[in-house]
Amino acid sequence: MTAEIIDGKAFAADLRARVAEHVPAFVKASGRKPGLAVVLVGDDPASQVYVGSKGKATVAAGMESFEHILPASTPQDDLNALIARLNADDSVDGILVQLPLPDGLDEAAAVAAIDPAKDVDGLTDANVARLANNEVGLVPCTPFGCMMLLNDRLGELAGLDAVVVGRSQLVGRPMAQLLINANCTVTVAHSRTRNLPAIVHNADIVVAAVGRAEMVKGDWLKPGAVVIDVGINRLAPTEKGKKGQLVGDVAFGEADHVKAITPVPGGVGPMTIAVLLRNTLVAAHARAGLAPPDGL
Ligand SMILES: Nc1nc(=O)c2c([nH]1)NC[C@@H]1CN(c3ccc(C(=O)N[C@@H](CCC(=O)O)C(=O)O)cc3)C=[N+]21
Repeated sequence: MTAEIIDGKAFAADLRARVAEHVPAFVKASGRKPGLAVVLVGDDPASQVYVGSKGKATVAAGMESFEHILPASTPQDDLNALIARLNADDSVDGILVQLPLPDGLDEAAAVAAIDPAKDVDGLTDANVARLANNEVGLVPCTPFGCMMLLNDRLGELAGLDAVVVGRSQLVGRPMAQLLINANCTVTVAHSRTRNLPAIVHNADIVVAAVGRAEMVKGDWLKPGAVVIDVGINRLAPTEKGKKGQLVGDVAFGEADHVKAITPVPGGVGPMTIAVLLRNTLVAAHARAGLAPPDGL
C-alpha cells in the first residue's frame, strides 16, 4: 500500500482563490478592503520570511496588508500601545502578533491586548472559550487548516480515534478541541506521555505538533491512519552552500503504509496562511455587520 500525499499547497491555493472571490462584494458593501495587520518583534530570519509570505498572500487576495516590524528591544508598553492603535483603527480587521516574542516580552499580555473581534489567531481568552464551548468564534489558523484537510480526506470524523502530539496554545490544544467538536475520541500526548508509540499506534488520525524533527516513527503509525504533520524543522546544512532541509515531526520516509499524510514543506504550512486570510475575511464581515461569507 502506498500512502496518498495530501497536497496542502494545492488545497491552500484553492482556499485563497475562494477567499479572493468574496473580497469585491465586501468592498462594495463596506466601502473598504479587508485589512490584516501583522506585528513582528525582533529579527528572527524565519519569522521575517513568514511575515513576508503573509503580506504577499494578503495583497494577492485583494486585501490590505499592514506590517509593523519592531526591534527586539521594544518595551512591553510600546507593543501594547501599538496593539491598542490597531484595535482602534477601523481599516484593520485582523491583528496577528508573530510568536514567539523575544525574551523579556510577555506574550500573554500582548495577546490579551488584542480585540477578540480582530483576533485572527484565535488566541484571546474570549475565542479560546468559544472554541471550548463549541460556539462560533475565530479559531487558530493552523488547526483549522488541519481540520479542512481531514474533512476533505475522511468526510465524517465522528467516532474516529485521534491523537494530537503536542499541547501548545497555538496548535495542540485548539486542535484537540476541534477534534472533540467533530466527535472524535481524542488523546492529547506530550513530552511527559508514557508509551507514546503505543498511543499513536491506536490512532486513526495523528496530528504531530511537537517541533522535533522526525520524532514520530513510521512503525508507530497504524496502517491506514491519516497523518497530519504540523512540524517545520530545518535540519543543519549538510553540504556547503546548501540550505538546511525542511522536515516535519513525522519520519515521512517510513510512512508508506498509512492511508494519507501531509508532506513538509507543502502540507500544513501553506494552509496556515490561507486560513489566516479566511479568518481576516470572516472578521471583516462580522465587524461590518455583514453575514459571514458562505462556503468558507
Ligand atoms: N501568532 C502566530 N501565528 C502563526 O500562525 C505563526 C506564528 N505566530 N509564528 C510562527 C508560526 C510559523 N507559521 C508558518 C506559516 C506558514 C508556513 C509555510 O507556509 N511553510 C511552507 C514552507 C516554508 C519554507 O520553505 O520555509 C510549507 O510548509 O510548505 C510555515 C510556518 C505561522 N506561525
